[in-house]
Amino acid sequence: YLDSRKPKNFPPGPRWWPLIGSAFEIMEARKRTGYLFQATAEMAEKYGPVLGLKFGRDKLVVVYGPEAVKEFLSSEDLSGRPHDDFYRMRTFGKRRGIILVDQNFWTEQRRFLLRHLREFGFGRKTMSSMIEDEAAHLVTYLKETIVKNDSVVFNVETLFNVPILNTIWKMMAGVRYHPDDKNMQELLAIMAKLFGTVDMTGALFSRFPILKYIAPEMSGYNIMVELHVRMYEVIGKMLEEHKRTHNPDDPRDLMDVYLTALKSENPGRSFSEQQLMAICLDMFMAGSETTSNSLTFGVLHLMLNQEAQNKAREEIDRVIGKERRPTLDDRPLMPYLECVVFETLRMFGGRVLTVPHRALKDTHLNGYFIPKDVQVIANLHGCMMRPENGFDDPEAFKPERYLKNGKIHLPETYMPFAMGKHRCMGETMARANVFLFLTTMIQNFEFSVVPDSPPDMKMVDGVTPGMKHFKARVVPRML
Ligand code: HEM
Repeated sequence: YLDSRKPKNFPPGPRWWPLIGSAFEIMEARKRTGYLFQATAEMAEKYGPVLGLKFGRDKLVVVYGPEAVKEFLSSEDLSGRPHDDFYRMRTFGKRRGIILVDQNFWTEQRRFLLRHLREFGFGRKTMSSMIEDEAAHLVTYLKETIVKNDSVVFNVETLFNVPILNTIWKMMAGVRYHPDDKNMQELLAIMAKLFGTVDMTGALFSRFPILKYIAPEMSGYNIMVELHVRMYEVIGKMLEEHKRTHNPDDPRDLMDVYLTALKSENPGRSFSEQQLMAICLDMFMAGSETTSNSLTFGVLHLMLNQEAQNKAREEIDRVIGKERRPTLDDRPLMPYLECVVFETLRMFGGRVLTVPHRALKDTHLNGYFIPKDVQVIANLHGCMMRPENGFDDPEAFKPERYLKNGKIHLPETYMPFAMGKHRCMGETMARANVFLFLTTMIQNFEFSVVPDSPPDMKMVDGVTPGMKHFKARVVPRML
């Protein structure tokens, strides 16, 4: 089978069968190993760091291991975004198909967003204080629930969903929801269902478009449409309210800043209300599950590793004390907590595939030929979960692995937010969220295993890895 592709030297991989391509082998390896990241890591061992796959009509290249991943993520030729149905819908929502993904559009919007996300706050409210407020609300909620239910046992896998979502909504549109809010819980449930039905390489319905018509439920199409319709309803209402109360001299959030840009003399070709709504949806999709799942991994490992939890608590008590709220200004004084955050992000990031990129023209990667429009994706497992890349005993949660003589050193291959032109835009916010939530939780509670209900270490495989149900004893240090 390789011979037929040899003249152009497409990356090697399992056999392509008519119609289904290599989908069967991938499904089989995924079922056996439990996860897509593991299945593609295994295939990379067999075929090499650049893996050529085919799903239905689409070719897909998966890149594994630091050298190939760095070459890929630094390549200008491979910096496009896919324009199949799945990603077009994700980026442009309801009016899918009308606007095509245009590189210049994305570059302009990305520049604007990065500037404002890095500025880290709108008007008088800093991003740190928004997150501190949310973490404090969670403490109150947990303590009240303990008293109400007379129990310290909590399901942790969903604990951070609404609080994290609130930090993103606050930054975008100035709103927040109660953890028990029905509408938000419903939206999150739809998103969790969608993220469990599709994965980073796309959706079944985009690989086999006929499934949209003959199996819309099973292929994830219905749930994808439902999520978009519901989200655009919510975001649309927020936008109307912002337009009504907009004051350019007193920006409250990203929507206000964007509306000001839109009203300016020369806003740029890519600025529109529709684009603003698409950005809000993108932030919601990119920022919520990633951050809350990372936090869940953090709590799980701190619960299993009491020594690390105690060390973190000692540092908190020494630097912040028991009463004052942790802030981002404490971070430089807390190297151990910083390392807990790095390790938490590795536990999550070492199990994800990046968002797919698209070849903007015929090009080469690691000596292989990549035709124009083929999708390329990196599996970050090889960069952060391999002993030969500076992570000995990679499955163990060891914050001290980054500490040398009291100073933090990150291996070159540490990249939970990827790198290059598409490096995560929410990195500053994600790191702030993980730091402030973990610090506030450890300052206020002791987390331990529920004796007759130890955590099932298996994860849910989907767009991002998440923990299955797991409970923890969450004992307040002071009620
Ligand atoms: C722990 C949390 C997070 C992790 C581990 C993470 C990781 C990543 C990774 C690996 C990528 C892919 C880069 C690529 O394809 O080359 C990405 C992209 C992105 N992330 Fe994050 N992310 C997190 C949180 C967030 C948050 C909170 C936001 C927004 C508020 C966000 C917004 C984005 C956006 C918009 C992109 C697409 C960037 C582009 O295409 O230019 N992320 N993220």
